[in-house]
Amino acid sequence: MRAAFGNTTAVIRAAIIDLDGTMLDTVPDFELALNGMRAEFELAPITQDVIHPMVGKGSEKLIRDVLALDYDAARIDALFDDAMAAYQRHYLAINGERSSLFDGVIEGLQAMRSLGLRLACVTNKPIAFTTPLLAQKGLAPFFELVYGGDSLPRKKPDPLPLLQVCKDFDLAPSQVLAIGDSSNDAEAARAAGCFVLTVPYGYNHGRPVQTIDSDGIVNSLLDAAELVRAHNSTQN
Ligand SMILES: O=C(O)COP(=O)(O)O
Ligand SMILES: [Mg+2]
Repeated sequence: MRAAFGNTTAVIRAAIIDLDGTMLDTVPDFELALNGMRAEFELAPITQDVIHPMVGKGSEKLIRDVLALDYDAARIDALFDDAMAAYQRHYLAINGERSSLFDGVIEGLQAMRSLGLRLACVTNKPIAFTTPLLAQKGLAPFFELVYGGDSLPRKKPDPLPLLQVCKDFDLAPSQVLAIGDSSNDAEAARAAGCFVLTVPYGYNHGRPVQTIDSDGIVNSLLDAAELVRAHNSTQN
């Protein structure tokens, strides 16, 4: 495995972990909720293949992209509020029913905690979906901090949520590692000055994971924890 943290002498003290496509495979939940919304507008159901590249930029963009499969811009503007309300109602009703943990997530989080890392979850998913989902999947106890896509004035790829976590933890960005599945996470991390590792099994807007500018690709959160352990052990 390549040296993910370059020549830095900083010890990694915290990790900021993405949710959809990194910890949970949520596309089956998106499928149920989006098709529930579409049915109310008498639109045909869409498949997971269509939804997959649309996930990761937050609900507003998702709903616009899904409506754009059938409608022009003016019609989307006219329907947007009702479509969003329907989508949120459907999502909250099924939240977590079909989504599952990726391999190595719980083990990786446990390993990071035993290394003494402080953990934050930063997702573009609305916080009203995120909080119950983390609890339902047994993830909530690992995280000191959770920011959803609507918790702060700007979401990823803006660095604001990551910088906020650094501030909350009183750490320099160079002491903090972000882990995500998409260019959105990597751009936010680069702009914040945090290290970033990418998992290859997530969504990345339909583009190959190798196109992401990150500090390395790891097969699981457990592998990410191992890289941090190896790096930190050389700094003490
Ligand atoms: O866009 C979303 O709803 C969530 O995406 P994220 O958890 O990968 O940030
Ligand atoms: Mg993601």
